[in-house]
Amino acid sequence: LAIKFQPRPSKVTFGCFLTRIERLRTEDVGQCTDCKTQDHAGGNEKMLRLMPGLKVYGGDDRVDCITKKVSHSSTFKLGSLNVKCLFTPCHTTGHICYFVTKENSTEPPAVFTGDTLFVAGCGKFFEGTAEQMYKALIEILGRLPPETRVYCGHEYTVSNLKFARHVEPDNEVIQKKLAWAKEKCSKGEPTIPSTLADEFTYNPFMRVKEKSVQDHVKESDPIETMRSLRKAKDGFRVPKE
Ligand SMILES: C[C@@H](O)C(=O)SC[C@H](NC(=O)CC[C@H](N)C(=O)O)C(=O)NCC(=O)O
Repeated sequence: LAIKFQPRPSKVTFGCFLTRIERLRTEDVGQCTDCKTQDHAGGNEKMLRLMPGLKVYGGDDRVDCITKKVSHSSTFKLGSLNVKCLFTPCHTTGHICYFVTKENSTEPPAVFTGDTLFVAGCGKFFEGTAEQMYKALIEILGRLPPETRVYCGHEYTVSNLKFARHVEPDNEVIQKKLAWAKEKCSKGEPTIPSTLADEFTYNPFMRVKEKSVQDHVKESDPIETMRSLRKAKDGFRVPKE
């Protein structure tokens, strides 16, 4: 059971988690922390208190209670799951995405992208550059199998799609995805996971090679487009509708 716990898990989530892992051995459980920020690593100490011996994986010495420092292409197993670490610095300098496949299974792979790739968006460049985010999104995550399920660190889908619509107002896929995401959120349902293939159809940060996106920021180079898009989104006022 590979656990990638989000911020300070709720009592219910934590209770469900503890019930489930009581029947598991410690070698089947791991806390895979994507970045050092407290909204991602803030639950590590409590998990370790409640499950001594738990392995806490991370790519940054600043990750709370880290026990297993990983880097690009590090691999480990959790039960029947194979985990490959992908080093994607930018949002934070030590950010790791976790690519997970299951042995002898027809299930599609999954990638836990933390604050690097969101549905229809990407993380802010707090500790990195446009060059690094381009490498993370296009050259690393973008080259995973298209059917890979994307589990990101926050539910920003509706606001991200409103920015995507601002960038590509004629993109009908964005319009449809936004209507779908609003409906899901109105019912209290998640919009996560997406798939990598789908991200290439509506996520402007995954579409920096597209002329329509480049035209919006008046750039012709994909990395300069990435840089300009991030700056534009940082200042974007999300409309109500
Ligand atoms: C420090 C830690 O809290 C984070 O970095 S969270 C990821 C970050 N989120 C925000 O800045 C909050 C604004 C967000 N858009 C929202 O809707 O609440 C981030 O990288 N966001 C990406 C973005 O495009 O906003």
